[in-house]
Amino acid sequence: MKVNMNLRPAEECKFDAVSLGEIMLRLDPGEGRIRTARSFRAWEGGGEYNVIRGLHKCFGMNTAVITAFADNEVGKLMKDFIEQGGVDTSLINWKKTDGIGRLCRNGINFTERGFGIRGAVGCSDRANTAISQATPEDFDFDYIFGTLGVRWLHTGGIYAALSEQSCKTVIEAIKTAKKYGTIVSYDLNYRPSMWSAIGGLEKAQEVNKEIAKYVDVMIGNEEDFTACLGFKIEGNDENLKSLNIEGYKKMINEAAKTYPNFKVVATTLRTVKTATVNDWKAMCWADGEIFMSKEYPGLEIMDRVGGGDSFASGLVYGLMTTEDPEAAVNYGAAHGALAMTTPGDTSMASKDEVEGIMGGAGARVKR
Ligand SMILES: O=C(O)C(=O)C[C@H](O)[C@H](O)CO
Repeated sequence: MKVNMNLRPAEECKFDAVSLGEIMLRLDPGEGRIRTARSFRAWEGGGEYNVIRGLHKCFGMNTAVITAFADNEVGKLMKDFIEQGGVDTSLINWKKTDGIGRLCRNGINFTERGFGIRGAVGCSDRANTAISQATPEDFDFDYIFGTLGVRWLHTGGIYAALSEQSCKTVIEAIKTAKKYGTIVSYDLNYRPSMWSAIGGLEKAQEVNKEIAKYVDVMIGNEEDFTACLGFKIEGNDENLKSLNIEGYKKMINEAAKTYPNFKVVATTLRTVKTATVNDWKAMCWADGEIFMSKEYPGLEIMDRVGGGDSFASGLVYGLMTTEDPEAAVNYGAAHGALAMTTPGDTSMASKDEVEGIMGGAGARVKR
């Protein structure tokens, strides 16, 4: 089955895909704990950015990031990381700062991976960041989507939760993107701690319900559609130890009915047996039909952070290149699974590896 994505032709567009969102410096204590670490490994990560980094690094697409950084040494380090991933940095808005972060800062998160019975733990330090202060006027969206041309915009609920201004910026970016025929995907990515200071669950639903009206491809995880859009899922146990697939199918159909603008709706389905062993699969709705991905029961995980983003990345690649929702959900699930076998927020997988996993390749040594 094919879904007509109505993509702008590549020849008309400078970029295949751009993301809008915050990118933070991640400090990772490796196998240890944040609370006792003496050294950290540095990565860059951001729910929205991770998607387009994968689209370039793994899938070879031409991508750029829309974000803002405080113009200091940490901002320059972030730029260097992004460039190592091959993502274009020319659309970054550099904001003046005062040397101590009172005017604006770059976001940092300390995130440990968890192991077995010990879950992953994150502790972020991201108030007053340059991107949380950015307003729609800080970006020339008509230039980006009109003059330069972009085939796909990916943004999400982490960015929308940063501030009142970021909610407005998301809506402005999406509306302008749509004006020029850019396809918009949005990952709900609910983070309760981020909404708590700006109105909690109620505000999260108000903002996400407004944004949803403009989205073509809506993405979430087991909990996001309920938390962000208020859809109930029947038959799940309270701790999401087992997921009722029929309940998800019903919910996805209802979401598609409520928002007739959705071309595709996709959700990852993860049950956490331990921090290191998860059952992993995904589901995708298009044109009234539902497609389940291949299942990855008992998937062994090194670092779960960014698994959902790499799912989104594979899904977008599949939709852009095949317009086949079944292939797309399988690209997503395989890329997400592989991303969780390596440290850091973004994937280190190659397209051949993703396609190998989709086709059932095993993990025998290759040399
Ligand atoms: O936690 C966040 O807000 C981030 O954006 C950092 C990570 O890269 C993200 O959580 C992965 O989805």
